[in-house]
This record gives sequence, structure tokens and C-alpha cells, in this order.
Amino acid sequence: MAWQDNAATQPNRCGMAWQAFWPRQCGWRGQKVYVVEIFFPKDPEGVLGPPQGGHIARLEFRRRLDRDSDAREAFQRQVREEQERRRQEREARVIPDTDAGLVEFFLDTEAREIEVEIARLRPRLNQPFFDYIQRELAQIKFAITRTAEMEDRLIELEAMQKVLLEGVEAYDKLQNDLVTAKERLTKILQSSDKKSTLLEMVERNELNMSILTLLDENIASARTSNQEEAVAFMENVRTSILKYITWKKMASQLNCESVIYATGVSSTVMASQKRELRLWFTVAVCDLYECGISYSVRCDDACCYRSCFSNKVCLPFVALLVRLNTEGGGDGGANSCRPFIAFVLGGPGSGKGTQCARIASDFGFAHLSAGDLLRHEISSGSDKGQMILDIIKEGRIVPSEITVELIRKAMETTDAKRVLIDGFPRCEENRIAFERITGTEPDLVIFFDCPEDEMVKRLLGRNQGRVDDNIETIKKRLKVFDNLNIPVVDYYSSRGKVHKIDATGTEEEIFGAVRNLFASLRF
Ligand SMILES: Nc1ncnc2c1ncn2[C@@H]1O[C@H](COP(=O)(O)OP(=O)(O)O)[C@@H](O)[C@H]1O
Ligand SMILES: O=c1ccn([C@@H]2O[C@H](COP(=O)(O)OP(=O)(O)O)[C@@H](O)[C@H]2O)c(=O)[nH]1
Repeated sequence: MAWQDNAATQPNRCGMAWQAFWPRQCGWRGQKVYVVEIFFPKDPEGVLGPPQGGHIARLEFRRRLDRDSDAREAFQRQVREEQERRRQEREARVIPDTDAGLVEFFLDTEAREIEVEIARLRPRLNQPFFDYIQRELAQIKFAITRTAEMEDRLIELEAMQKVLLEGVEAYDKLQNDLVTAKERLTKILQSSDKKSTLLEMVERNELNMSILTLLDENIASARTSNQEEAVAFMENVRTSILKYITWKKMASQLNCESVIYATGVSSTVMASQKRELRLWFTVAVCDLYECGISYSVRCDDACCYRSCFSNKVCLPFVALLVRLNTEGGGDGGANSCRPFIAFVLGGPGSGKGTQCARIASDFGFAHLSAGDLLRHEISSGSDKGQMILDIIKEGRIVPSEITVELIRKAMETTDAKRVLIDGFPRCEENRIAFERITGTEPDLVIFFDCPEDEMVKRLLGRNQGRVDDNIETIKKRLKVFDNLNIPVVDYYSSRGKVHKIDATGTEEEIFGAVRNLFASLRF
């Protein structure tokens, strides 16, 4: 398959905004003349110079090009010749060895060549070079008397420094984007299961225009070398990527807080969530077999909603749940948005409670600990209290209806937009009951992965007077965790929701990983 990495060969295609700052070569030295570069639509590299006429003339010219194949060919020939002329000019320039020489080199560089030269000489544009410019600037600024020549030099040096600094930053960013885009595109093209790779990337917000641009270049290159199969294959991938990107864009236009992709949701589950979905979500349904969105419907009005579910071709499907902002989206009412829900799982003593407290305080989550809710129920002296106490003493799991009801009530009484549910669901039955009763799924599952001996050590040192922190009950809890809780983690893993965090190390180190996770999720 054709592969092309154009990061180094096309340094100037980003159309950097800083061109506007660059004083033009013609008569600018000493005269402080600044000319803003204007891009000509049919001449993106600016090889033909600035447009000669106004807007109407440009439109005329473009129309003529579109109509007239001779004119188009002549124009393309002219572009090629100009490109070649510039290439030769560039090669003829001697690159100086010293910083002082390099300063003069850049001052003598034409504005349109700056991006190319920055890319070519990027390794030389290092800290010592910028320090050198800074020193020269300081000498002029702190001179006791300043001549007119020194004033001019100050202006040109400052303009150049600004352009180079911004240019280097833009160039480095472009390089990084391209390297990342290349890695991601390679991953998509090489993966054996493209659908799930794409979905994973969608979930991690990794599909962007840079990938598309790179893919386009590869398609063009494969086309040039007549690799028809590769072209067809890459165009298929392109269609899928484009659709996801379009959806993301739509989400942002709708003022959405986040885009959540739930894979494999069955139509029955969706139907049971109908009311909530209508209030909370924009739903796009797409056909997995096509590896792309076969059709999409905005589901925030009942009519679209019905047509969405009455269509049979969409199974199995991917539902893109675009959660609307409480303030900006949906019907705008206070009830129109359920909170973002994160389940926090991990063995007993893995540090769930400790980390949840920090997440709550740093990221504005309400912290609902299932264990705490149950212990509170015991101390409230309710009818169920004794039964719950007996179960906890034995390290078993309290019946789902009790726990889910406590969680549901606690969720109702919080107006937080983000909720952590700590230590729940403990088993598949818990999970199913939660989804049935609340009609919703978690947006995220954090799993703290900790070795058993570490968990035992922590629990025995917890010292909170808990009835279950003794070695006999701990052993039972660990067994229950292995047998019943791990399948829940596996279930959510298969749906791409689990973010595993290594729970060994200090509290601070673990929170570092948590912080990274939330940063990657744009919290
Ligand atoms: N990274 C850590 N290293 C050592 N001890 C920890 C760490 N994180 C938490 N602990 C301690 O371990 C015990 C269990 O932590 P906790 O957060 O209550 O776990 P869980 O909620 O998972 O049962 C507590 O005494 C807590 O202070
Ligand atoms: O959803 C839950 C959460 C907790 N528990 C019970 O409460 C105990 C303590 O749970 P907690 O999450 O407080 O502590 P951990 O075991 O994680 O240290 C568990 O062993 C269970 O007996 C339960 O039955 N269901």
C-alpha cells in the first residue's frame, strides 16, 4: 500500500496566520512598510503573487479556469514553472554557519519563503539562536543613545523574532499533529477489526481533520501509482472517518457537553429509555455492518424518534448518544439532563474511596459510595438495617433492589452534573438492576487494579472500626470480588467503557493517573 508521510515535504500548507506580520522584502527595510499576504483561492501557495484585481476579477478568473481547459493547463504549467524557479532559488542560497549570519539570512528571506525556510532550518532555530537575537535586542534597547539606524534594526529584529517564534511553534505543532495522525491512521489501516478501532478512536476523540488530510494524500498518491484496490479501501475508511467527524461537529454545534458512543445497545434497551433519551440525548443510529453511519436521526422530538426506532435495518447498531448541556441544549429545563455517571470499581481496599474523594474535590463530582449508603441505612435503624448488617459482616452482596434504590434516591437529591458511584455494581445482577431501574448506563467506568496482598494490607490498616475489616471477612470479600465483580468489569470493557488504573503506588501517584484520565476525557 502506498504510504506517504508529508510532514517534512510540505511545511507550508497550514497557511500560518503569522504571514500577516511579515514585512515585505520590497523596500521594507528602513521604511517600516508592512504588507498583509492575501491568499488567492486557486493559487494556495501564492506562487503567482497577490491577486491583480478585486473580488469580481478573482471570481471571473476562477470561472474561466473552471470552464476553459486550455487556460487551466496554462495556469497549472505556470504554477509548476514558478515552483521550480523557487526551488532553484532556495537551493542557491548559502546557509550561514553562525547565528549572526542566520539572522541576516532570515532578514533577507522573502515573506512567502519564510515558512519553507523555517521548516528547512528548524534544527538551527534553537534556544541559543533566540538568545543571540535577544542579546542583540538588549544591546540596542539599553544603548545610551539610539541612532535612526538602531531604531530600524530594533524594529526589524523584533518583527523577525516574533515571526520566527510563532513560525517555529506552528511548525512544531504541525509536525506533532502529523506524527500523531500518521500513527492513528496506520492503526486504522492495519487493524483487523476496523469498526471497533474506529469506535475506540471516536470515544477517545482521536479522529480529526489531520488524519483525513493525511489519508487524502495517501489516496492521491495511490491513485497516481494506479493502486486501485488501495484507493477503494482507503476511500471506504475515509467515508467512515468523515461521518464520525461530521457527527462530532454536529455535537459541538448543538452545544453538547460530550459525545458518548455506546456500542451494541439493543433496540429494546433504547426503547425502554425512550423518555429519558427524548429529554437528554440526540441519538444517531448507524449500521455497524457498513462500518459507517447509514442514516442518522436527531431524536429530540418525538416524531423523529419513532421513525428512528421503526426502521429495522439498523440492527445491530451503534448509538451515538450526544448528551446535551443542561444550560444550552434539549428543552433547556432543569430536568432535561441527567448527570454524567462514572462507576468506580476495584477490589476491597484498592483505594476507591480515597481516590473518589479527590476526584470529587478536583473535578466537581458528587461522590456516592454504595457501601456508605448501606452503612447509613444500618445506622438509621430502618427495617432493612439489620439484614444489611448481617450481609456486610459476611462479605456478601446486599440485594440489588435495596442498593439501587438507595443510589437512585441519592442521585435524585443531588443537583451535581457529574456523579461518581463508588463500589457499585458488585455483580452482574446489580448492574442489570441499575440499568433497568434507572433506565441508564454509566458513561465511564474506572477500575482500580490492585494486587490482593496490597489490598489486604490496606484493609487491615484502615482502622475505621468497620465490621468487615477483619481477616476472615476480607478473604470472603476478595473471593466475591473475583467471582462476581470482575465479570462486571469485563462486561463494561467489552463496551469500551472501562479505564483501568494501576492502583499500586502512593495515593498521589495514583491520583496522577486519574488526573491524566480526566484530562484525556477533557474534564
Ligand atoms: N495508594 C495507597 N497506598 C497506601 N494506602 C492507601 C492508598 N490508597 C488508600 N489507602 C488506604 O487504604 C485503605 C483503603 O482505602 P479505601 O479508599 O478506603 O479503599 P476502598 O474504598 O477501595 O475499599 C484506607 O485506609 C486508605 O487510607
Ligand atoms: O453495591 C454494594 C456495595 C457494598 N456492598 C456491601 O458493602 C460492603 C462494603 O463495601 P464498600 O464498598 O464500602 O467497601 P470495600 O469492600 O470496597 O472496601 C461489601 O463487602 C458488601 O457487603 C454491597 O452489598 N453492595
